[in-house]
Amino acid sequence: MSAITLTGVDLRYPDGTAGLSGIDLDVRDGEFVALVGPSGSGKTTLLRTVAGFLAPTVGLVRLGDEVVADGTRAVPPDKRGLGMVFQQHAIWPHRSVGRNVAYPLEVAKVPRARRAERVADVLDLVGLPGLAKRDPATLSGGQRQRVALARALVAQPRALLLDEALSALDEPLRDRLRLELRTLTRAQNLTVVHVTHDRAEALALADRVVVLDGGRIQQVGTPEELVQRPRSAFVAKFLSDANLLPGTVSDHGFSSADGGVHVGRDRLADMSSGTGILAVLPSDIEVTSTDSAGTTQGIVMSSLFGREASDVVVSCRGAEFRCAVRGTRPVVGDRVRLTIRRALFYPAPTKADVPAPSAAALAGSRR
Ligand SMILES: Nc1ncnc2c1ncn2[C@@H]1O[C@H](COP(=O)(O)OP(=O)(O)OP(=O)(O)O)[C@@H](O)[C@H]1O
Repeated sequence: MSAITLTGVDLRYPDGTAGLSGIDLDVRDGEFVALVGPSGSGKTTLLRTVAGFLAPTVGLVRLGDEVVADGTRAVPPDKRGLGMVFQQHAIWPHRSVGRNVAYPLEVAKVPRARRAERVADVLDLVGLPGLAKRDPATLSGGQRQRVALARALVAQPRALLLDEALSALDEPLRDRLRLELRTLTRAQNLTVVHVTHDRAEALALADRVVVLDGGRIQQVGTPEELVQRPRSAFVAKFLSDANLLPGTVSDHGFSSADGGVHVGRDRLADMSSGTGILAVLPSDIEVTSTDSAGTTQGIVMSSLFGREASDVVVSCRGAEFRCAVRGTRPVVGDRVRLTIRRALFYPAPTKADVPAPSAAALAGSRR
């Protein structure tokens, strides 16, 4: 049985804004699921609907086999048995670390001795052993976030909900906490729903990633599936910075709408044809130098160093291509040749297709 199930969930805010539309999602027991999407796509709304701070207008929310919201009634957040951690660690300054962490157990009327034992255990778990008596004001930001995590875990929640829980931390602390969080949740077999702006973080941590746009799920899949087989041009752009070109695929291959770019049929990942959008991942473009002015195909407009690959933008036949270049990094102004090794083609949606993502999201999701 799934730990968290949303079935046909719509949520409309009182002012009429559609927060969520047609959400169907199963989060399996022990699974780590990340929610990503552009600003305003519904990530927080979805998390708060699971938590119980928001109630769906229509649809069902289940935790295990218990229906906690059905469009007419909703179980309040404190009766759902969930742990939550937010970006801004809500640690009470007048309580010691131990009493902060113990709060959910006090509410549940757990006897004092058992509380102390459990608090000590969970502080160990989050890497703060022996700090129960400390004043939270004497802790670093990372330590305070660990306290928030300890408080979320202390009552052995049936799932952990994280809302940008690591986003306020600086690197490299965030990196370390990210790793520890994954190790800890795996060891405890915890079910986790994690909202993040950070695509790399979502892909690195999650068993499955949910991509949202306009309050709708655009794709759910493992990181590998989403990167290698994005279901739409929007997902390819949002997760992998794909270059998008409108155009047509015929027996000869793809031709861009302005006629400037042609990609042979053998380079297209599937056999769809017609008009639509070509998506080319930066890692699927080969950039080679050319010294003869006559053979120049593009000019390097920007070139940023990257650990794995440099992030290079090339202006070519009226379009700009973002390319991931391994090896020698070209410099701005270099003349280069581009070779598209592989591209994905998405035929234009017909009326029968699911609603397409907003044009604004398609244009503006690069970050
Ligand atoms: N209280 C509210 N009243 C009306 N509309 C709201 C309210 N809260 C959020 N919305 C709207 O609901 C939609 C989804 O918002 P939500 O905060 O869930 O997005 P998000 O993906 O978490 O965004 P961000 O990444 O910016 O935090 C947006 O259109 C937003 O403007």
